[in-house]
Amino acid sequence: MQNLLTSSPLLNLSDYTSISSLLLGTDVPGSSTGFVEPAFISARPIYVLQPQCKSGDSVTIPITVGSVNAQKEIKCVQGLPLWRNSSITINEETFRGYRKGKTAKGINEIAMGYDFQDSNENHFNVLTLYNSTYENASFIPMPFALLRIPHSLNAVSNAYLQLIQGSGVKMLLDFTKEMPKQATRLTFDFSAVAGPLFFEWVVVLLFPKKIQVMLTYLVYEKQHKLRTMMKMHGLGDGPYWIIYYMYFLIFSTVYLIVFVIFGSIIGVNFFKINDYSIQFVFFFSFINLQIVLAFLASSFFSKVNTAQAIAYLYIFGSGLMAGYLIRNFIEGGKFPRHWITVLEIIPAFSLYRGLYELGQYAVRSSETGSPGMRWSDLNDHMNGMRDVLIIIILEWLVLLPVAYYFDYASSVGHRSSPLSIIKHLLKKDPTWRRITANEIDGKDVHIEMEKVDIIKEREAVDQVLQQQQTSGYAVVCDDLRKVYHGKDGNPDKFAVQGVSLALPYGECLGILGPNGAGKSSFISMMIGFVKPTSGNAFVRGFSIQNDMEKIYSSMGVCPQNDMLWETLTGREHLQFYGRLKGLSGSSLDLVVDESLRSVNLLHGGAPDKQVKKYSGGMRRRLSVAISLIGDAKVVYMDEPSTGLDPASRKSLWSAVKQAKQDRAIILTTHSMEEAETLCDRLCIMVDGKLQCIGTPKELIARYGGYYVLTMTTLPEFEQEVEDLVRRLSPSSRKVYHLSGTQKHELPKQEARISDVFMAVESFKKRVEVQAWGLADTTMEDVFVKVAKGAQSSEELS
Ligand SMILES: Nc1ncnc2c1ncn2[C@@H]1O[C@H](COP(=O)(O)OP(=O)(O)OP(=O)(O)O)[C@@H](O)[C@H]1O
Repeated sequence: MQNLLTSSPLLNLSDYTSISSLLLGTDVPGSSTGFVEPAFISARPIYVLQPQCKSGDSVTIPITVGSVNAQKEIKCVQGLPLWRNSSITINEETFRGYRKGKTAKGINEIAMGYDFQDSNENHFNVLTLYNSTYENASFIPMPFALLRIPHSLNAVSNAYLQLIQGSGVKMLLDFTKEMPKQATRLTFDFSAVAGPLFFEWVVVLLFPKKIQVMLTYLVYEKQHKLRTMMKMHGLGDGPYWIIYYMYFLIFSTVYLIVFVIFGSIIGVNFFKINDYSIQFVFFFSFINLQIVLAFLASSFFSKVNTAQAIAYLYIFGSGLMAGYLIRNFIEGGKFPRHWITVLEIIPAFSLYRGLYELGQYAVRSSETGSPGMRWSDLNDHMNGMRDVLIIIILEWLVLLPVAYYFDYASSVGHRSSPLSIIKHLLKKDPTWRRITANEIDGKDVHIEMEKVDIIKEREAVDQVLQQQQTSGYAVVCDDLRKVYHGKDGNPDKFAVQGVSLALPYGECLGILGPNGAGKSSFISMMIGFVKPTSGNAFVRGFSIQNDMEKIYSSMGVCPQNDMLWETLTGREHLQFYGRLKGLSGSSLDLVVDESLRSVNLLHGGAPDKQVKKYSGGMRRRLSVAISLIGDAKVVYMDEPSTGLDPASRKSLWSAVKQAKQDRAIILTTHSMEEAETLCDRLCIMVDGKLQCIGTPKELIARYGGYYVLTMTTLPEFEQEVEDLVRRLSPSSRKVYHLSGTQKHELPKQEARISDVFMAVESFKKRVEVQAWGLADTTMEDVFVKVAKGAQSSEELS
């Protein structure tokens, strides 16, 4: 068969005595020839085509049906159907090679096939299947490699004729051929085919720093408070803008140049014909406008997903609208020119118009050979490019300061929504003025009798303020308050109610308090996360109301929720924040290694792992290290040891102890052990108010002037235990009681330790005591007492 095909320039079927459906292909399993296989393709009578097959002869033919390969002996009966098969098998056979999962080698690609359908002596009906994508042409003899339908039809017609008339018969018409055609150069004018809309989407969607990617970067950093974190460590708004602007601009410009160069190399008229300098100015100014728009839009979004969804909607929607309106306006010619100019104020429209103009020159050039757009063409009043360039550049100049202002105003330290800024500008609303406690929303704030230590602290603050000595202290808080206004009918939440305290350098102040006491709200105000509702605080003499920028340069923060870049390593984080603090070169490397060591992150590959692979505890330790890096004079730590195992906590504590030598630290914690270990002074906050302040010893002495006696007996002896305690200390107080176990507070002035021991020993002779203990007051007892006391007095009021 192979020889036959090879020897003939056409498919000459003269040696065949019967015809059938025939498939030509390669690698046909079971086929001895390697590329020819009779197949059984139709439910209709079909004929097997075999060389030298005379009526009555037996021939063995390979059969492949689905995945089953077999051989079948059949008798040649000229003109009669030899095999029937269903049309499903035709498909099975024809497309078998292309099934999913087949390797390229395993593809049984069929080059062509004939289904003679209901052909007989009187009726010639052939369906020709021809594989135009046939890849293994080299295996097929030349004529078939180039086989086209006319050749193929000619071949089968000859075969049919010979079948009917005998092998001696030959068609006079040797073969048919495609109509000869004058050679033409295949030109592919991209701009004509795809139109400006395609380019519009290429520019806004494929540019590496496309608008929605820029927006995503900016909003992501906002959403995850990374921008705030950078700012809190000294990266000002100006440098942030410059860094990001240049980053976006450089990437996009390089891409733009490569885009135009490649477009020209592959011969796209759009790029090749038009003046490169016009293209550059057009694309470059649009990139700048796009960057400014991304900054502007980022001020209005706080969630990446929303920003992305809106950006895509804008890109596709405005692109389609621009395509529809601008094309209709220009080509319809019914609308005045200035209408189009007005529309072009929308950036997507100006981009479309510019691309449209460039595209028009490209199309004209490929049709008439005229040159592309030149600067002189911009004088032509029909050419909209000049208007577009003016609009884009003007818009960029106007929106640049607007975007900067909105971004600046909505960033941390100045936070207010762009809408409230507009309201503020319109109304000249004195939002930043100081208001008194009783003025908050016109509500009367309950001012209760305060504890002596709190009053003393306030007096100290007043004195510092009067003498204008705030710069001599690390932190001075003056009646700081935060009210979260209730939404949807919910009442307002007075989260922080008049906190006043003065913190000298070198002191670590611990803020204790139950959940919801207002600790995080207090820290959030101090670090510029939220604006105080009233009052003020001074950090190194700078007001948190007005000078947050100055405060940031000497501040370190370990927020309650870690604010880290998932894709950066721990070392990269510290290097970045170290640089913000002015470190560089070998001193930076040294400090980074020291920081990593101090929080137990230097070993086990931790420094160079991406943060997304860190455990919760590792993230926490990294956050603490970030807060301490550089020369931060005031450091805030919001529950720094949350989620740490005991060993990590200990190493963290020693890092903090080490760090507090020359700076002030304010930390919130729920761990009394941590508070006592790290803090020089402690305050307890309940319902937004400070309840007490002092050294741990002072607080224990002040609030814990009692011993705690705990005793467990059988329940029937409970009364006797109570009698014993009463005899020892008449003003004792039972604080706990559960099935035989009781806890009593015995004022120290009434009960001496030796008396208690002796009394219990003689009691044990009469009553079976299962367990007992006498303890001095702990900080935990103080905390419970103060918190409970404050809550019950709040309920009473
Ligand atoms: N953004 C907010 N809007 C409304 N209420 C808030 C907001 N943030 C905090 N609150 C409320 O203010 C009060 C103080 O919350 P805050 O988070 O400051 O307490 P906390 O002492 O830090 O608590 P925890 O120990 O659980 O962290 C709580 O009642 C809380 O529900």
